[in-house]
Amino acid sequence: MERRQPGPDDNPLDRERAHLAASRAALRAMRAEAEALDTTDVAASWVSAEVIRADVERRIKALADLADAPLFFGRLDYAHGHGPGAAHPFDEDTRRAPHGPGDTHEPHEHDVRLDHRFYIGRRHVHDAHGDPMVVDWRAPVSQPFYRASRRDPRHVELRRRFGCTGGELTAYEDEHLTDPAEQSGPSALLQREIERPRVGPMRDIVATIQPEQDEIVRAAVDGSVCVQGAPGTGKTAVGLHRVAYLLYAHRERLARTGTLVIGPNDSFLHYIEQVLPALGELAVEQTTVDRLTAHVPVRSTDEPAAAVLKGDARMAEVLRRALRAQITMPTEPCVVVRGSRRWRIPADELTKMTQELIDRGLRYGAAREALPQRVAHAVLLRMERAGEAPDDRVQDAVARNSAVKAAVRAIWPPVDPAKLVLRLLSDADLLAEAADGLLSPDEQKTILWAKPARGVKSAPWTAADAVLVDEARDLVSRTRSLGHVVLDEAQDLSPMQYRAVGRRCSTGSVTLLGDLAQGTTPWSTPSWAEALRHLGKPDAVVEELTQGFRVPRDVIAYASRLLPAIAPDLTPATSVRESPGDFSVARVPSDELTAEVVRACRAALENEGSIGLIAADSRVPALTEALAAAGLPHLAPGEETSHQARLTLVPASLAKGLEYDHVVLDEPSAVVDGEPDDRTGLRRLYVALTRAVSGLAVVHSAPLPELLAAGTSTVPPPGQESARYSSESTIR
Ligand SMILES: Nc1ncnc2c1ncn2[C@@H]1O[C@H](COP(=O)(O)OP(=O)(O)OP(=O)(O)O)[C@@H](O)[C@H]1O
Repeated sequence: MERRQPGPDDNPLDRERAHLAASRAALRAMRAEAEALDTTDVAASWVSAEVIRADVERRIKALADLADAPLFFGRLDYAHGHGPGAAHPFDEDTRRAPHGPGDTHEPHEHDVRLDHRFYIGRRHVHDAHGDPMVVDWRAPVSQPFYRASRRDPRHVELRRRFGCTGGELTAYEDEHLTDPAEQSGPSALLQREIERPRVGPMRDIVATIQPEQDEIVRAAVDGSVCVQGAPGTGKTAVGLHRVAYLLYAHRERLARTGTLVIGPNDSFLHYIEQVLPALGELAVEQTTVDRLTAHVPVRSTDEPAAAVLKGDARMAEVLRRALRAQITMPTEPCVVVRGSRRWRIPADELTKMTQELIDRGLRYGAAREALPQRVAHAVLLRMERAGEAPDDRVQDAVARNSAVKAAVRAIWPPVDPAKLVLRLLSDADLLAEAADGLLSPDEQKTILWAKPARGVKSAPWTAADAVLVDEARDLVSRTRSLGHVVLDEAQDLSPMQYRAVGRRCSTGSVTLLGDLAQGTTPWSTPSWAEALRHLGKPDAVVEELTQGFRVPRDVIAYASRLLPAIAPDLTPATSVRESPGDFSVARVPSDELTAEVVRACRAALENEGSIGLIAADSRVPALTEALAAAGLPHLAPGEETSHQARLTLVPASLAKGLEYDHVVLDEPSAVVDGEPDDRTGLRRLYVALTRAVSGLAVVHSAPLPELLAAGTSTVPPPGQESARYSSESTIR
């Protein structure tokens, strides 16, 4: 690989800068053109004018130049005669639409050209003639930028990666993929990107997506994918880039059906929220499972045993039976009076109709709507037999007749899903009937509320109850399915939560991202096969990512010591980072713990980048006070770090998915003890240990968990007194 830094005579870089300047001018022109569009006369109605206007506004926003990133980050030169459009072994898609996907109307898909050089960037830019200056990274023609290799060059002669500072090009790196004389080696630009000190929200990785990540990003829209990956292997990044890719490749379809990103909590969503807009995708909804199922006011929490049971898939059947129990087979006939005539439908005929609807397995609400029409049809048949000639309008009128309505109400009463769940959790007899043979009497007792609730507004709803209400709602009327759902930190969901997500992509597809070793809920999934079954996607492909981009080598090796206890079947992550990272473990007397932690934070602040002080939730108040007393202002997780405010105090329960340049970890044993059992505690600790990008300082007074303490050395860190450290500390 040839590496170049800019020099005074660096003509190639100057030429690239000139192309960048020309591309910027072209982008400005595209934006000006969009801004000048007069939409007043093009739409037939006021509503469609609004839609077009909103579309144009979105386009104008998406065409904004990013101040801190150049318009392109790579270049591909194809061998002569092998540009897209030439007859050569590109895949079908590439030949059809070299710059764009099949079903978008972006301006970049129109022409099949024999170009040999493509600049790859975050968005498409074309000149005044419509010729591409920069090709979108998601276009088929860009794919070899991520996938071509010496073994499979895909007709790429030259792959050039650009380094930048702010929005300017400052370096480039060339790979002549077909030159046997050239040595291949790791990319310095990739290393620089990975090792860059972190501050602020999560950034996109579009310039450095790795081949195994790209395969997931560009997997077909119809297939569901599940990604198991150790901490920092890029699962979140891959999931977000996959949404951006799918929106590009199937824009019309997904605009109609919708996409959704689901994360574990608001701090996490806040951390990732700018990635998709930076990729030009401004309209993707991001939410949590709790918000998705917030049909009742959640004001209480379950004991773990109750939450596990309420999240168990058996509850779906309990609910189905409880709902089914609302249907009462008729004992009375239905008599419809029209004019001077009376039409009588006997009870056994009504029973047959009801049974037929039950057997068809329709949603409760849909069947309830169908029943009046069935009754009306039976009345119509009788009218015809009596010589009348009723039409559809008569059938509709009969269906609305008060006697029919009353019969339907008695047989198939309307059901409020929240009230149904409320009754189930309040009424031991109702629950016993619905749970017979499914939940043991003890299990039933565990989930029943201590006191029957009086109303939906005042009931002591928990998050798990809200998921039951969501299931009940779906039994009554089908939940709308989206085109694609990305579910991050998926290991933490209960079977009932998987079902809630699954029904939101029942006719679409899902990307499931997670790490079994980071499962910290009492109901976290034991296997992806099981999770996928509950989601309704048993055939999804399970991929594994093992290359770690976040955690330094020594830190991930230290954290991986916990794997035998928390997920023995998983492969430890490797670290692709060259720097081993700063890593220290220090034991201090218990009365000095808090002061030492504050000191470690102050020391960490000497470095560039964000600092995360991670501590057991129970330690947060004491640390808040200590930081304030020490004059160290700090943020809460989810608040954006900046060069001015870099220290965040993170309760261990909220650390998942986040990362900080330097992490100070307070008292690991308190993190473990904060959880109901040891395995969950060690998993929580594993999450906390794997948040660091450049350095981790563990400060403890209580003994470390055995697996961490084993095989440690006694060397103190530079500048520290060895007397402070016990023989079980590991210090580098
Ligand atoms: N190909 C890549 N190039 C550069 N940086 C990358 C790449 N892949 C991932 N990263 C970076 O590595 C870090 C970890 O990525 P990410 O948060 O997506 O990992 P994760 O697998 O979701 O981790 P966790 O399991 O801890 O939530 C992020 O800073 C991300 O930007």
